[in-house]
Amino acid sequence: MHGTSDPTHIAIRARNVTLSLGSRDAPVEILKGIDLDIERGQSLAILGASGSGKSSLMATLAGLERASGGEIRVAGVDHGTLDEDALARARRGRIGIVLQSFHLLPTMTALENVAVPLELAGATDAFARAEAELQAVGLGHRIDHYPSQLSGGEQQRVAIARAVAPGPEIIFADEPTGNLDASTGTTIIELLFARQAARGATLIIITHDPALAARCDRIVEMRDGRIVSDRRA
Ligand SMILES: Nc1ncnc2c1ncn2[C@@H]1O[C@H](COP(=O)(O)OP(=O)(O)OP(=O)(O)O)[C@@H](O)[C@H]1O
Repeated sequence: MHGTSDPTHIAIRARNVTLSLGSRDAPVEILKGIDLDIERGQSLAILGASGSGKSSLMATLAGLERASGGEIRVAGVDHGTLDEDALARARRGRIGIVLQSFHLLPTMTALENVAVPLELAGATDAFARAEAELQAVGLGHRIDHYPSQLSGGEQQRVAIARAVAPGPEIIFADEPTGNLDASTGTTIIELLFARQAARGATLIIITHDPALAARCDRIVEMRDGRIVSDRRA
């Protein structure tokens, strides 16, 4: 086992991270000093009431939103020192994101939805890798279907394949089962954990579901922009 004090085994380190949004005249303080170390390979659930700041924390840790204060290091790289292009490059291929409403491109087939981002990231074997990834999520027989021809659960499988295909070190999932019925949701969660394990990735899941949180190694609870509890599941 590696101690949490060894920085090479920390996927994400946040120190006193704050986030203010809104206008300059009327700023809204959304994150109010977040300290968090997430170990590589760990699965972490973020729980909390609506509006507590879960999605904002995810966006900030993922580098989609820039922190207003404090420090975020992802795999040892200080996000604060990167300009927008460097931040986008740091994200690409290293961070995979799965969202509640899938966000697939409607004019592309399942295969293209997974392959095109790989191609843009410079992969020469994008379509072969995308097909293998779709097979791994049980969609080998649906690769030429468009999102509108797929069920919600199938669309989320495509979204997982897309997030995992580049081999990211960190996978974020924001309410990945929020738009699915309970039994489809359970299948999707098992799939997400299986793909995480196959990749050895760190997995951070935002959820309202205590049963899903209990599947994770660790549960962090947010209230009003702060972490109010942090425990092993
Ligand atoms: N661009 C913005 N400008 C001002 N306030 C914002 C902005 N984006 C989010 N907020 C506010 O920040 C707070 C936290 O929002 P966030 O979406 O992070 O919460 P959440 O815990 O993910 O909620 P939910 O579970 O409903 O998705 C909310 O009060 C929200 O209204």
